[in-house]
Amino acid sequence: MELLDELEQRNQLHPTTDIISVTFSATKDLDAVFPAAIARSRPLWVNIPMLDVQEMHVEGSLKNCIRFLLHAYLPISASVCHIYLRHAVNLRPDWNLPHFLPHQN
Ligand SMILES: C=C(O[C@@H]1C=C(C(=O)O)C=C[C@H]1O)C(=O)O
Repeated sequence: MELLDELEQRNQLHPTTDIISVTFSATKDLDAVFPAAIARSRPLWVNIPMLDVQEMHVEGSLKNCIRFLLHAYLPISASVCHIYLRHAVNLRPDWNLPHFLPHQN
């Protein structure tokens, strides 16, 4: 899955040591396969807990879209790169570039 290739490369994530869990949402028009099943076929992803849910349908919202929410261990100062591909880049133009998450104590 291109989305996860970009995620791993741009954030230098190692699946077995860094990733805690992943939730995928898919818009209602996507019904051919579970995104988690595709993700599980990636090298080293077999034991990551995952969940697929259907995205809430809002009239006029982006179609054919898979989103994910991933929890991972990262160095406290790591820059996080949020991945938006193709039409999804318009969802969060403010997150199209790497940025630092605020550090909270
Ligand atoms: C509009 C979006 O989709 C929905 C809205 C979100 C939001 O407002 O943060 C996040 C995920 C989606 O449930 C989006 O991904 O930006």
